[in-house]
Amino acid sequence: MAEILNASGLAKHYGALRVTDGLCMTLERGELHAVIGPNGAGKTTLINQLAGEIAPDDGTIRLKGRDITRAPVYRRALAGVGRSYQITSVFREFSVLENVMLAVQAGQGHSFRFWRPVRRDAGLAGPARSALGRVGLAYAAGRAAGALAHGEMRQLEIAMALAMRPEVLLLDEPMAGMSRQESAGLVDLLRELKRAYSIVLVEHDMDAVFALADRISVLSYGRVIACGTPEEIRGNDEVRAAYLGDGND
Ligand SMILES: Nc1ncnc2c1ncn2[C@@H]1O[C@H](COP(=O)(O)OP(=O)(O)OP(=O)(O)O)[C@@H](O)[C@H]1O
Repeated sequence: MAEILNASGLAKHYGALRVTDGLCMTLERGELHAVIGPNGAGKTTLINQLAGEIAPDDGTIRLKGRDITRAPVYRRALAGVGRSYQITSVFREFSVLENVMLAVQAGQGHSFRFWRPVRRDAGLAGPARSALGRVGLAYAAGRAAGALAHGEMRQLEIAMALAMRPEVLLLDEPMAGMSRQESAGLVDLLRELKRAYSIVLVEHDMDAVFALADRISVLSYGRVIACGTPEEIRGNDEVRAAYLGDGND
């Protein structure tokens, strides 16, 4: 598999706190690479740096070999880096379809702020319906986004990310707040999306992580302390110590 994304020597400090501390990771084309670690390890900060929302103090981020370290969010999105958010970015009073149409439009290089009336733009509806179909939400196209159940809202956010035609998908805790049944549905969806997209998944749901990941990186105090297959990570003593503190299982 060829490398699509590479972070090298990433550093981000807030005062004396080193949130990202010389972090290195790679994402291979078509893999699902999970990032796990205790609360405060720096996982969301890493995603924000990969997406371009936080500028690292040091280090380099490359997409398909091109240095994108200083590229703003919209330019990265157009270059193929998509993300779904932990905090919802959905217009609740708009229909599900209209939300995805806005994302299609943004993926064509138009800003959300200066959108033409999406309802009259037939060219947006086709790709939007196809993204909704991809995540299994076509049945809810006409519903107000605000009326969706929590799990469906997460599906919508992923549809919006897909509508921007990314190659790399950054997912920050997509299972947060989901019921067991909703999580199982999302695991099935991500299993389908993997390979077609290269995915970085930050997630606390270990059942989901171990079911889906090709590789897992474990973060502790802003550094990758271990990277390997799920089997390798499961048997790693340092990882157990980082999670459990005293090393007792
Ligand atoms: N803007 C900021 N200013 C100061 N400290 C920050 C800032 N953003 C994050 N931090 C701190 O950096 C550390 C890492 O935060 P981050 O959200 O990246 O961790 P995380 O691994 O995603 O945690 P969680 O699993 O709880 O979501 C935390 O201690 C957090 O309080």
